[in-house]
Amino acid sequence: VVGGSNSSVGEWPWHVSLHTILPVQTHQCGGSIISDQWILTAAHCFDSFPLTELWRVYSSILRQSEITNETTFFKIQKMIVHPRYEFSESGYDIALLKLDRPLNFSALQQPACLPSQEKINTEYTECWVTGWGYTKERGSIEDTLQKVKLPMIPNSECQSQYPEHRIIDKMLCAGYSGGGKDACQGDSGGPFSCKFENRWYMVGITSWGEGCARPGQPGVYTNVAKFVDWILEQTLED
Ligand SMILES: COC(=O)Nc1ccc(-c2nc(CNC(=O)CCc3cc(Cl)ccc3N3C=NNN3)[nH]c2Cl)cc1
Repeated sequence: VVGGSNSSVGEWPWHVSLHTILPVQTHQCGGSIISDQWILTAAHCFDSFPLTELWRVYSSILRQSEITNETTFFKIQKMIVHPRYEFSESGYDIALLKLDRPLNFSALQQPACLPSQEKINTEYTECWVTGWGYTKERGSIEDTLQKVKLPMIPNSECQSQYPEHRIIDKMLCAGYSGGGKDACQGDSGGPFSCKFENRWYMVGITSWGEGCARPGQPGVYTNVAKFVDWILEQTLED
């Protein structure tokens, strides 16, 4: 996250850190708790690491330095990548991870609300992107979870800023026209969370952008409201 600040303990209890263990263990992507056994993240996280055995899910973490060989983690029992995903910039950058066992909700790990289809995104006025990603384009993974507040941008304006892309309605954009605040490498898969009537909603999934925090190059997020039906179909065991 560029232009942000340190989060505090329990501020984003749905935000998890997804690690790969080969060639060395590293934070790879963010994710969000949406139920006691399901994590929502970005499909592109699995482009290079499609095997579930390569991943570890860490919840209730504020600092990456809290993670040691003794830290408990969840394994992935099932990985569901959206069938229409090809690459981030073409959309459908969304995936579901079923944990090997249910997690117990607490102040430090609990779900955010899924948005309703009806609510159009312009009603959200308090939205934040969070993550352990770089704080500048040529940066490194941060120890403390970062947060930055960002305004949403109408898709029409976002489309004009990305003339070589197709900004579809299943994407949403956020950022300042002057740049300076944005997600960055290592933040993808994490939540773009919006507070509405005293509840936090998982409105976006950090997906792509041209560089980090560049003027006129906003961040592009998966528009979660457009996938709620798909999420429910995949996660409600019949
Ligand atoms: C020691 O461990 C490590 O070093 N781990 C580690 C793990 C992962 C990565 C990594 N992850 C990605 C996937 N993309 C993103 O995370 C954000 C994309 C994005 C989204 C928005 Cl909304 C806005 C801008 C950008 N944007 C564009 N350019 N840069 N960012 N790329 C790379 Cl590289 C790098 C290092």
